[in-house]
Amino acid sequence: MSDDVSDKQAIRAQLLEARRRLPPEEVRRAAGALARRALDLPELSDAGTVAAYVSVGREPGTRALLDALRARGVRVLLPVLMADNDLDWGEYRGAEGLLPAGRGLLEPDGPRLGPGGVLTADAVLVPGLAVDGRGMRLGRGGGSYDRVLARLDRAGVRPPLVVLLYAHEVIARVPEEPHDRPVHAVVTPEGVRRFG
Ligand SMILES: Nc1nc2c(c(=O)[nH]1)N(C=O)[C@@H](CNc1ccc(C(=O)N[C@@H](CCC(=O)O)C(=O)O)cc1)CN2
Ligand SMILES: Nc1ncnc2c1ncn2[C@@H]1O[C@H](COP(=O)(O)OP(=O)(O)OP(=O)(O)O)[C@@H](O)[C@H]1O
Repeated sequence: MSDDVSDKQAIRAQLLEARRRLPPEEVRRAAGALARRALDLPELSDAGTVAAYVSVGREPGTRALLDALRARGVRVLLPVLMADNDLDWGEYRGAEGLLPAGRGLLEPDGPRLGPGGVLTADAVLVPGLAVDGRGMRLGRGGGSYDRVLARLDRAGVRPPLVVLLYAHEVIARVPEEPHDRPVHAVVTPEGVRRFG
C-alpha cells in the first residue's frame, strides 16, 4: 500500500474519533450555523438542483439545510448507496420520505434516477472528513464520491463542489492520490473558505 493510502487511513481514524467525542449540543449548534452559512452561498441559493446527503450521527448537520433549500423550491437530490459503493440518486421529499438504510444511513423513498442523476445538479454538497488549503478532500474511503466527481468530469459538467465540516477538520494537508479532485469551497460553523 502506498504511503498516502496508509496516511489517509490514520487521519480518518483520528478525525472520526474526534467526531465521536463531540457533545450532542455542540453538534446541534454547529448544524444551525452550517445551515445559515451554506444558505448564504450563491452556489447553493442560486441552484435549481442541489445534490446533497442526509447527515447521520455526528456528521456536520445537513438536515436544516435540506429543508431550507426545499422550502425555497430547490430540487434536492440524495444519494442511495449501491452494493459496489457507487451512488444512485433520488429526490428529497421531506423527512417523511426518508427510510433507514444500511450503515446507519437515511435514503430517499420514491423513484431512482440512476447514477447519472447527479449530472443534473447545479451544485454538489460532498461529504468529507477533512479538507486542506488546496481544497483536497478526505472522504470515508469508499470511493463513492471519487466516482461521482469522475462522472461529472467525464460528462464535462463542473458544478461547484461544497463540503461542510467542523472547523478543526480544515487541516494542513490531505494526502492526495491521482484520482482525487479538489472541492471549491468549505463551510464551517465559523465561516466559508473558497479554493481556487
Ligand atoms: N450521511 C452520509 N451519507 C452518505 C455518505 C456519507 O459520508 N455520509 N457517503 C459517502 O461516501 C455515501 C455512503 N457511504 C458510506 C461509507 C461508509 C460508511 C461507514 O463507514 N459507516 C460506519 C458507521 C457510521 C460511522 O460511525 O461513521 C460503518 O458502517 O461502520 C457510511 C457511509 C453516501 N451517503
Ligand atoms: N473513479 C473511480 N472509480 C472507481 N473507484 C475509484 C475511483 N476513484 C477512486 N476509486 C477508489 O476508491 C477508493 C477510495 O478512495 P479514497 O481513499 O480517495 O476515498 P475518499 O475520496 O476518501 O472517499 P469518498 O470518495 O468515498 O468520499 C480507492 O480504492 C480508489 O482506488
